[in-house]
Amino acid sequence: MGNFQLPAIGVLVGPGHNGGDALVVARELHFQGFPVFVYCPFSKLKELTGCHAEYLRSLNIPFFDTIEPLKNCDLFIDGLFGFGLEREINAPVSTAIDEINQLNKPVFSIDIPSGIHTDTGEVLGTAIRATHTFCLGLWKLAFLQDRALEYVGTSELIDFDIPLADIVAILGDFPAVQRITKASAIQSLPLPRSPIAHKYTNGHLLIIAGSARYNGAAILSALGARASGVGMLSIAVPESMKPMLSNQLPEALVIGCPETSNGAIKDLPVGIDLGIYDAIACGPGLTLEAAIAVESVLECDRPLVIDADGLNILAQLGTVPILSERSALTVITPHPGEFKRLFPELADKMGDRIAVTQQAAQLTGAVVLLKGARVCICSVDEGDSLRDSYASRTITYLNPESTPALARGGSGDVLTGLLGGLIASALAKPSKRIGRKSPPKSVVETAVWWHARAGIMAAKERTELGVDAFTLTQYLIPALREFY
Ligand SMILES: NC(=O)C1=CN([C@@H]2O[C@H](COP(=O)(O)OP(=O)(O)OC[C@H]3O[C@@H](n4cnc5c(N)ncnc54)[C@H](O)[C@@H]3O)[C@@H](O)[C@H]2O)[C@@H](O)CC1
Ligand SMILES: [K+]
Repeated sequence: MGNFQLPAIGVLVGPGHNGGDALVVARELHFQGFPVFVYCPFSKLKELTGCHAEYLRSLNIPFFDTIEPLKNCDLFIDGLFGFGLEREINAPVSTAIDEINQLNKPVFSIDIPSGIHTDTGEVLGTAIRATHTFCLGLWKLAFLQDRALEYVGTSELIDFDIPLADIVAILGDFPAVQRITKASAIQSLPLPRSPIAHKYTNGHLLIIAGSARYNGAAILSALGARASGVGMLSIAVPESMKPMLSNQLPEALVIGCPETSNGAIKDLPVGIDLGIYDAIACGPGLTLEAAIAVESVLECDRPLVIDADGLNILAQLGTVPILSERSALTVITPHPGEFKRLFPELADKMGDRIAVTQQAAQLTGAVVLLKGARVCICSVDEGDSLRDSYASRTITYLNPESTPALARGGSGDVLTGLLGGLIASALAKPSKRIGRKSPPKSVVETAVWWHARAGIMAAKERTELGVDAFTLTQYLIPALREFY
């Protein structure tokens, strides 16, 4: 065989069982012939970890209490802290972590990058910037918190067969926090259609969007709704935008609204009957001048998706009193800036995205969808008589896979339309023998997952720079075709 050298491996060992895991990895790599160097600056180790350490010493694997001798290693295994990290990391360990990060070498973290809080994703003092993290047993919340993502690198779950009965005993048979999966998302698609479907059984959506300043927002939302397959699409825009919308979306009913001198919607047309729509999606590109129209929408009894300037107007009108008054389904889709305006009382707690979204759902009774790298969706589950113990708890859905390609103007408008279309389809009054309908709340997860899949597919084909919002709309159906 050729004369090649195996890479040298630096193993960072903490005082608890995360350190114990690292010692087991170090031992096995040693047996495979890899040169292994252990950094362990702790004098007291948990009992089992101490036993593993003793065994490694007996194998003559070198131990160091400074990082210096490990700096020439080719890669690192990080087993300093796992879910037992309970306070800020201090020197000398914090300094060692910073030095490892500066080496820019591959780092494989065990369970979670050391320094990251398991649930909140907060950096406790400093944290390992892993290139890859192997999460053990069950996903920790930190993997779905935006602020931890730069530390986690690529991540993978290592299943070591925790008995399902034990998981159910602690989390129940329907845990309150769920990762959106392909299977759960596909379940709520309006597919297959009933063979006797007609346009009204597939829902009628009204989009209220656009202004002279942001006229593309209405088109992008409408193209998102188009992909949802919604039976009928109406779009209310400022009167002067009507020809442009009719040109772009020949299938839509375009409603011209009275407009302000700046070309924003001044009010909805006199006599408009909002009661005929299965759902209304309101907000993209409206500007703050559309307050009267947004107010009438918030007062109506139809299921709503409120986004963008719809949210900014809602914040001015009073988020919590207005939303808690509503009895119909309301989905709000803020990005973090809009969220802070809606819930100023939560603005300084935004680091823990999951907790603030849960609180917003409890405050308002709305379905709250906080945008970001890992979209978080929360709603209060009213429960039912069969599952009394679940009544009034908050259910959280997190989207584990997306792409930063979606971080650009207009992609939220596409989501609003797609979501509105899916809700309208789910809520359309079916004639007696029309097939299955999904619970309207569950289509929120479906919309988020679908939107992300389209982004991922577009980024794969066109790079992360090639996913402008219009392009994204063109990938919604192809992305679905991969699964359906
Ligand atoms: N319990 C389980 O189900 C399993 C746990 N495993 C491993 O065990 C890990 C959890 O083990 P532990 O509970 O021992 O916790 P850790 O290994 O994460 O660390 C706990 C130790 O670190 C100390 N510590 C906490 N914060 C510190 C700080 N800021 N500065 C200095 N010392 C600090 C604690 O006093 C304690 O000694 C998991 O992350 C995983 O790697 C796995 O072996 C698989 C099974
Ligand atoms: K770790």
